[in-house]
Order: sequence, then structure tokens, then C-alpha cells
Amino acid sequence: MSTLAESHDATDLPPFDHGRAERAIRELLYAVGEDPDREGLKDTPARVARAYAEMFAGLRMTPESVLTTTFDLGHDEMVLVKDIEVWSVCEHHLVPFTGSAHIGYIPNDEGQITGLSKLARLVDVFAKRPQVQERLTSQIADSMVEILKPRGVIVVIECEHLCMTMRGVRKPGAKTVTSAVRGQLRDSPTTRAEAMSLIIGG
Ligand SMILES: Nc1nc2c(ncn2[C@@H]2O[C@H](COP(=O)(O)OP(=O)(O)OP(=O)(O)O)[C@@H](O)[C@H]2O)c(=O)[nH]1
Ligand SMILES: [Zn+2]
Repeated sequence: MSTLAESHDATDLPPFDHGRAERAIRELLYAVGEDPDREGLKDTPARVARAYAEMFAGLRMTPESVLTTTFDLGHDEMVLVKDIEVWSVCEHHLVPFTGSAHIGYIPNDEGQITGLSKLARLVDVFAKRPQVQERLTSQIADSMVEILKPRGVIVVIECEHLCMTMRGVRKPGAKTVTSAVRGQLRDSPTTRAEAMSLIIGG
């Protein structure tokens, strides 16, 4: 499994190689029996390359670059942002998985908290990469621990994987739920139960 440290190498990556992606898409179109030079497809390799650059933009982003703004509000109790939309790409089939992330944390003793939108941005840093849902979940939790140094973190993600819906086992509606719990939220069943009831409840 890749570690948080690996994700920190993101800024060392060369820029997205549009030419290479376009050549690969042309090849793929030949492989499926299509003619990439026919009218309807002639711009497709370039379009797909641009789409992939966007879908995998998180490879070139770091959690430090988004978890920047912190406020010293002195609030030392749980902060929870629910229902953050997730769009990621399954690294096994390169098709989307989509759903919601719920992120809660208990700030450290100084009550140092981050901007709410930064948590949603953090989801995209790790979602916009070839992913598996388990790693997406733990990378979000571990980067919060490392950067915000909170007393506890809980990340719950629920997604539907198109590789299980549009192909293969074909089970639309099946949802995968993953969680990563760190610090006080892991150690204290009462605090964890409170977080879970906030996530599950209205
Ligand atoms: N644990 C985990 N598995 C995933 C995720 N996304 C896709 N998968 C699974 O990855 C597995 C890949 O299985 P393989 O047998 O190698 O591939 P496959 O023949 O295409 O498998 P099927 O999807 O069952 O047709 C499948 O069971 C997928 O459901 C994920 O985020 N986490
Ligand atoms: Zn898949």
C-alpha cells in the first residue's frame, strides 16, 4: 500500500504528457476496432487527454498545498463536514467511483482549525488519482493528522463503483463504506459513537 510520504512526491512529477496520452487513446480506439480518423473521433484523443489531465490532477497536488488556512478559534470540540461529493477513478478498471465523504476532527489544544472548504479540497487531492477507496480514506485521515495535528480524526466514505455497476458483476446500488479513525476518535468509543451518530443522523 502506498504511504502518505509517497503522495508528498507529487510536486516532483513531470507535467501531464498530453502527446503520449493522445497516442495511447488512438491506439485504444484501433484496439476496439474503431477508426480514430473518422469525423466523429478525430478530436477524441485530445479531448480524452484533457479529461484525464483533469481526472488525475491530484497526482500533482499535495495536502500541504490545500490545508493552508488555519484559524485559532479556540474551539476544541468536534468539527464535522458531511456529504462532500467524491468523484474518483478506480485504479483497477480506470472507471469512476462516486459518492460522499464525511470528515470529522477534534482540534488540538490550541483550538487550531482549518477552513471548511479546505476539507473538501483535501478530498480532491487524493480522489483525483487512480485510487482504491480504502487508500483514499486513509490518505485523507493521515494527512490531517500530519498537518493539523488534531486530537482525533474520522473519515467515512461511501461510494458506488461503476466497475461493479456498468460491467463485471453488474450490481447497481451496491455501496462500499470505508472508514479511517485516528487518535482520540479511535481510542474513545463514546467519542467515536458521537461522530458516527452525527454522520448517520440528519
Ligand atoms: N478493495 C477494493 N476493491 C476494488 C476497488 N475498486 C474496485 N475494486 C475491485 O477490484 C477487483 C479487481 O478484481 P480482478 O479479479 O482483478 O478484476 P476483474 O476480473 O475485472 O474483476 P470483476 O470486477 O469481478 O469482474 C474487483 O473485485 C473490483 O470490485 C476499491 O476501491 N477497493
Ligand atoms: Zn474497478
